[in-house]
Amino acid sequence: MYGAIKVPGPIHFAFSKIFLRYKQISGERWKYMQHYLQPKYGKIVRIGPKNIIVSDKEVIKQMLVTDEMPKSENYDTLRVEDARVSLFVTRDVSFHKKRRRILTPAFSLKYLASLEPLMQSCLRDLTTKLDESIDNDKKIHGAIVNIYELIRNTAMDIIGETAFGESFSIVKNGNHPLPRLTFRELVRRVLCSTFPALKLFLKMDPFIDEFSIKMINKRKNSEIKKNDLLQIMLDSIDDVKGGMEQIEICEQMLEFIFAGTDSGSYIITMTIIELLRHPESMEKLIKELDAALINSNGEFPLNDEIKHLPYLTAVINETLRLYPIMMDVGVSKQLTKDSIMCGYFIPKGTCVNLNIYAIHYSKEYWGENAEKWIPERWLDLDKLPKNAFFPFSAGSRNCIGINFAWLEIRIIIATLLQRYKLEDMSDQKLNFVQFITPSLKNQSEGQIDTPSLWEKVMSKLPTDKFLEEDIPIDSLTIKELNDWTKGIAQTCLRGNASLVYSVDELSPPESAKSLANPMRYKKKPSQISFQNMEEQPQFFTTADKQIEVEKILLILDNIYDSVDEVPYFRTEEDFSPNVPRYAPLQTILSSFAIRSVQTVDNYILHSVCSTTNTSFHRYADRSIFYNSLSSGLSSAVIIHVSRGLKTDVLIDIISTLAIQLHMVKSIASLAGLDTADDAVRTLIYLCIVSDGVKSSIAETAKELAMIIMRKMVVDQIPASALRSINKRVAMKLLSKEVGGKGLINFASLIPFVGELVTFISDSLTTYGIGQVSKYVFCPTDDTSETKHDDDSPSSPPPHPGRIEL
Ligand code: HEM
Repeated sequence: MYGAIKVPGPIHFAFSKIFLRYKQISGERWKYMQHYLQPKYGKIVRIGPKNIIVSDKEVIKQMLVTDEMPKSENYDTLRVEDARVSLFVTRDVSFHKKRRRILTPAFSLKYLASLEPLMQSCLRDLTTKLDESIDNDKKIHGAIVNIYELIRNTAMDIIGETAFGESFSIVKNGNHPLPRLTFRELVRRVLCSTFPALKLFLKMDPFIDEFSIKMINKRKNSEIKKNDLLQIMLDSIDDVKGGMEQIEICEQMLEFIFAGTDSGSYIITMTIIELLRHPESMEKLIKELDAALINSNGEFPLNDEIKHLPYLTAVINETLRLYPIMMDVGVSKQLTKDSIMCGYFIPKGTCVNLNIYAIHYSKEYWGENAEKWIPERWLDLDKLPKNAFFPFSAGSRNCIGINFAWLEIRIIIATLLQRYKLEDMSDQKLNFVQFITPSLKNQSEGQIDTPSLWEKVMSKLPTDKFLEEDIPIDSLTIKELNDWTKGIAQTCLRGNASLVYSVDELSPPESAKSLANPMRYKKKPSQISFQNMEEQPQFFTTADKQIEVEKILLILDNIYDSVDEVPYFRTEEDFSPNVPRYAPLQTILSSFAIRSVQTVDNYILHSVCSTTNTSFHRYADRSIFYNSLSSGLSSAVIIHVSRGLKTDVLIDIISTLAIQLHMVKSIASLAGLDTADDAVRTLIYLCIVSDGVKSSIAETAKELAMIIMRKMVVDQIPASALRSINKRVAMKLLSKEVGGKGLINFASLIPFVGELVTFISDSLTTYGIGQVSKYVFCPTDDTSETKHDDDSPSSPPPHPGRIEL
């Protein structure tokens, strides 16, 4: 223990940093820090064995400006890997100086003035989007928009356009993975910095680097030479005195995207929200803007026209004061000499966090109304407290983007207020999270996701209606059923690749909302086995509704057809870490724990399929393993995001089926079978409903598989026979899936436990189905010989028995 620090604070904090660290995984540690620790212990608090946090403005000024203390070792934990160094995280003073010298020209006032037309092109996308929304929504005389998301996307487009030479067109196209992936990357970095072992499991989405590399290569191959940030970084590569490397440029690009997007959009949004909460300030600002822009004939306000407006500046400063982006533990410095702070001896080497949030809110410095948003306090600069305002930090490690940020904030706010009358949505509970940078989150959802969740609050999507409405299943048209099922299946399979699920994509069509209810409350028919299915009734009755087997079959067929749109795992390349769509697969497979389990399982599984074809074994095993894990994961996630929808169980069933069908189709095609063939479809259905390798259904399936594989009598299997088997499958599926979910229904009422049960249950089921499939489609070595002789034009695709090893 670092006994020399006698600073007050929770006793256990003196033993380990982990107590405070783990609180940051929710993104809400700032509340604990600012509403509990700081008020309780005062201006100086011990937060770790050799960590303190200080809220004294003179100490903060001393550390930032007078002594220019280096950044603390805490920044090392944010570094993804050694080569990925960046301006923000580096602690090396001379390295930082070199980098800052390279990058500073791109943030000079003169250079920034040349960027205005580029920013305006992004503003045009924003205003076009808003105009379109207003035109489309005539009923409410305006439009309900998620202003935060729009501003965030605009800020990201602006960074793309100004720093890297091309807009990402996120606002224009309305859909781009970057906002979601960058947010997730920030969350991942915070998790890994808290629990470093997680670095083994949680990897950065390869899309992010690939995206940067694409831009870099495009620029390298382009004949047009720009003078933007990207060009400055690329030009430095040839600098013999320590220019940037490609990996460093990628990291720096990402950092500019994080910093340039999140901080600016947070401040712009909060300024607008505060203006809406203070109509008199809004009116005053609009008057000031109107007067300044009365003779303006440009499409958008220019920085030169508005940069000296005192009230606009006051409004922005006041927001920067009450919403400092370092709201959590502030800027962190490492003490290079023994010091006295707030009357305590602090030894050299201590990490001193500077609580910028606390000094911005201090009544001692700002007066009794410190917590209130009052722009007027900025109109008389002489009355302002000295050294109590550090929104951009200060000294050599201050924000490099300060001028850029001011330019962007001014012109976006002025544009919005000049063009639109904004109104607040009632009943919105704002909440903030900090994962390195700050963002807004929807409080009522109680979960962390991309900021788009906020949209639900803003736009009042009819999620709550699902809870009340109970539309009869009969009102569902075949098309609606098809579209919805397809939507769920693909969302889930795509989600598996990116680990992202949008509850909106899972929502049923208007008239289909009660589809789940009859299934959910239906009693499990007593033990149906394949042999005695004939005796079972054709309909399962619920309170007053019936579900036709035909309809279930239709769902099954629909999922079967729609999973084709997501590629199968068939080759080494599909499992390569370089394929971005399988990032989670990479994460899962790279885990040591999983690898060791997998080795044992492979050993056992080999007994299920005795072929010597190692390709088949390898890819089938990987497919089974990945799909088992991801079906558990996806169900747990879906239960999590859709809890509260009456449709959650149905969505869970459909998504699990999608993964299982995808897996079995993948294994069938590994065995060389044509999955578009009706007989193969039936065979795959049989695998889905088998109770295990030893079950009679699996045996039947195996026999059918042998017939099909040997191309014996496929053409003679009448379509009606296949259809009849399919129907039985549908009935079995009803009993198996819906009945099997009883436990989950109950458990899903308990947060976390529900997800765990769902995870385990679905993983095991999928695992079992995988084993059956491997057994059923196991290529026999003699099959390959049989086919070797068969050169007829109608031969099936090459059998894996013949695949070169
Ligand atoms: C309202 C907007 C912004 C605010 C309030 C803000 C605030 C800050 C603060 C407080 C720091 C110091 C963090 C620390 O030492 O831990 C910082 C650093 C930094 N900011 Fe900003 N920032 C804003 C916008 C931007 C923009 C638009 C960019 C780039 C386009 C940017 C790029 C950076 C970089 C690269 C650093 C690290 C600088 C260094 O260590 O030399 N920021 N910012």
